[in-house]
Amino acid sequence: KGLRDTEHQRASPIPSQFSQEERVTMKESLKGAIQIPTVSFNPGEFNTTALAEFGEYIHKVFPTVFRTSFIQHEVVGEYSHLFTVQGSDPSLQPYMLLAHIDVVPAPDQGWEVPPFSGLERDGFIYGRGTLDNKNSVMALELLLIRNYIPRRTFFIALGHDEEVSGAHGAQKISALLQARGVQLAFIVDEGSFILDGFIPSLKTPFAMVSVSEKGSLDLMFGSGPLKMTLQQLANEFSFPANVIFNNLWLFWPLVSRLMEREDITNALVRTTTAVTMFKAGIKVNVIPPVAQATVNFRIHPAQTVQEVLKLAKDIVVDDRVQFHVLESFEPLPVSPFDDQALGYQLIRQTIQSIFPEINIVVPGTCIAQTDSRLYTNLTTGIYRFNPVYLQPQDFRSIHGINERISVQAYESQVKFIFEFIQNADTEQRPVSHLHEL
Ligand SMILES: CCCCCCCC/C=C\CCCCCCCC(=O)N[C@@H](CC(N)=O)C(=O)O
Ligand SMILES: [Zn+2]
Ligand SMILES: [Zn+2]
Repeated sequence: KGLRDTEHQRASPIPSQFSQEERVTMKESLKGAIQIPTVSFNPGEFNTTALAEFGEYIHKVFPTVFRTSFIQHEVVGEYSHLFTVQGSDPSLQPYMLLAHIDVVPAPDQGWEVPPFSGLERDGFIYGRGTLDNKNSVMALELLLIRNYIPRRTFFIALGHDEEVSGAHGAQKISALLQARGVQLAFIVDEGSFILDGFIPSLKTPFAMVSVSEKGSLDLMFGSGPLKMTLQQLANEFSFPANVIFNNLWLFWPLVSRLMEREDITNALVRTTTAVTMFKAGIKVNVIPPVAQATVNFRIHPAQTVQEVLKLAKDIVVDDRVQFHVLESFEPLPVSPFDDQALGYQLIRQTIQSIFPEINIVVPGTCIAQTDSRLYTNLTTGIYRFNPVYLQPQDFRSIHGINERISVQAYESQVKFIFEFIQNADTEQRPVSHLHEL
């Protein structure tokens, strides 16, 4: 499986090796980015001062990008950024790398170091955004310093309101590109990782590339992409789990029940319901005349927004309760992940090169929402993957406390993007199966 190298690639790959000075620069750039508190609070409510500062900051840390003639930079929706890196071969369909510059709020309580300090401790850079998602855009500058001219055009879109819907950033970028007639070969965004320790009986880390994403507005067993994930993992388990995962037609109810036991895997088998905000009462001795609860549902790919809404109403059955849908989004379609799927195969190929110890790459479902959902008008190939090892405790730090990334993981991520961009210069010629003539 994989992609065939082209002459171009074999002739001039730029090795993903960096000097000590470059490594320090990339590390300091991330720390600086963490120190700018680009917090999104609610849809339309952001720290605009910080977002503007971030716009200036990228000029400072990406000097080569901003003076390169074949790169166009545009500010979209006031604070989002779109880079167009013009390739030399117009016959190759462009692709897009996505990331976001905004972060969720981080009150100081519980943090070992202040969340916007970007402090380095014991080989880790701490701070809000170190995993979600300011860790994703250093490689381009380094490639350009080495005089790299890509063959395949690509876009880099940095949204400024991903954490609160993407309506002002990603959605506008998506509309702008559509108006320009752009169609993309694929998109790579955040949304999954190299997972280590998420399945108790599976000791080997594996890369999960999410090919779909849950909707938002929860319940029910269903199959959807999770079955493919487990089928592809089946032979990594020892007896009897391997037999169970190889025969999901029979053992699915059992597997579902087992997955329900952990909150993270539970999120994969059902629509989840979380009461995230509650407001009632004004004084201890006054009965509240009104109470308001905001419930965040994450919809399993086997359900729809309407089904979940009906279910919630059927459970409440109380005329005094009014329902207001603040925002809703259907689960995303499954992107192709076969041998012909360029984006998926490029991710596989680059994982094999940067993480040779990882032997398993499986398609999965993203349990969170990403900006990539706003780009279905431009491509059917949407892949969510951060080339970073993630353990359950790291998972809890995303939108939680003590979010951090090891310096080594960050360097590997930069290398991944550096190689990925070069690998993407291949033509779309997946290697044939051996049995094909
Ligand atoms: C059988 C395999 C077990 C796999 C376990 C799943 C482990 C999940 C791993 C990673 C998921 C982390 C996703 C991070 C992306 C974060 C994106 C985000 O913050 N989205 C926000 C945006 C928003 N406000 O809509 C969200 O709340 O979803
Ligand atoms: Zn994110
Ligand atoms: Zn987030």
